[in-house]
Amino acid sequence: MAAEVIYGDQLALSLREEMKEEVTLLKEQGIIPKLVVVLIGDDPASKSYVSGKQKAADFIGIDSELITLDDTTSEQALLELIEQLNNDSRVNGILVQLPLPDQINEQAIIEAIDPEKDVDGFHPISIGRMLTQQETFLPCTPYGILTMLQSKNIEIAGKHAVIIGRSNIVGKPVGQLLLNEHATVSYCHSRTKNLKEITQQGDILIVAVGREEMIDASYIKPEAVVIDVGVNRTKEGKLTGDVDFESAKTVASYITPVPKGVGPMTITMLMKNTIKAAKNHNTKK
Ligand SMILES: Nc1nc2c(c(=O)[nH]1)N[C@@H](CN(C=O)c1ccc(C(=O)N[C@@H](CCC(=O)O)C(=O)O)cc1)CN2
Repeated sequence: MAAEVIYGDQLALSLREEMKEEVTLLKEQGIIPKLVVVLIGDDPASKSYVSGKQKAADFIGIDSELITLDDTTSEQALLELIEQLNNDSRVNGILVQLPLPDQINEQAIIEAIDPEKDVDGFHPISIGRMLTQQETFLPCTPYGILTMLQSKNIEIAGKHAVIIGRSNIVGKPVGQLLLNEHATVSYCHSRTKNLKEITQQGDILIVAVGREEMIDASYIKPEAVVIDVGVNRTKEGKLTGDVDFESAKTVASYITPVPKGVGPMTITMLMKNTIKAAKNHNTKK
């Protein structure tokens, strides 16, 4: 039987509708969540993601501001801007769109953001809190994946989750989140030997490598849940994931598509984190 498709865009819409109602109530109490997005340079993909974030914020009623800087911006100038946003009590969430130009050290920027405003969940304090299972901002893509699995009541405890990819923003944290849910986790990457042997053992297979349709049915355990985090543009301009969807869906039990899979959930969880930051700020006042 063909896999059931988990449509992230549909789940994202229903969560955004719930958040819209929540924000209406917060506004009645004088709480107006505000997100500032900083975009450096004019990379078309980053521009499109940032515009998606703004549209989602508008829909929910979150106040959002976009600050665009040119791609010659120095690290010092960006650090000064972050300092200013950290000190602005009207700003609840700060997001610097990645990747950054070469002259800027990404980690230095992430660490400069006030952890209370770290709605991306990338700050070492947020990561450490996630690791030790304390209340924190979860990184948006892993948080979105977890929410998608939970939306279908997919069992995680005791399952073998295989992650292909070890980036700081997806691979590593999604494995940690699944470990927190009592999965047994294996990480695979470019130096992994016998990749197929390992992926074929995954009850949950998460693919975040950035290689067009690299994973077909032969890598997948029958009835596995397959989550595709890749967003690749083919030479013909078509958007594809890291998974060969048509092949994989013949063996998987559940599968996410690209587009309309994990991507819209990344943006939705950012909105959730921004609302949480606003609520935290107002309870601490
Ligand atoms: N500061 C951050 N930078 C980046 C993050 C992040 O979480 N924080 N993640 C990615 C990009 N990203 C969000 O910023 C993102 C990627 C993809 C999508 C998405 O909706 N994809 C659509 C297809 C979009 C298209 O047409 O190109 C889909 O899959 O349906 C949203 C957000 C790197 N940078």
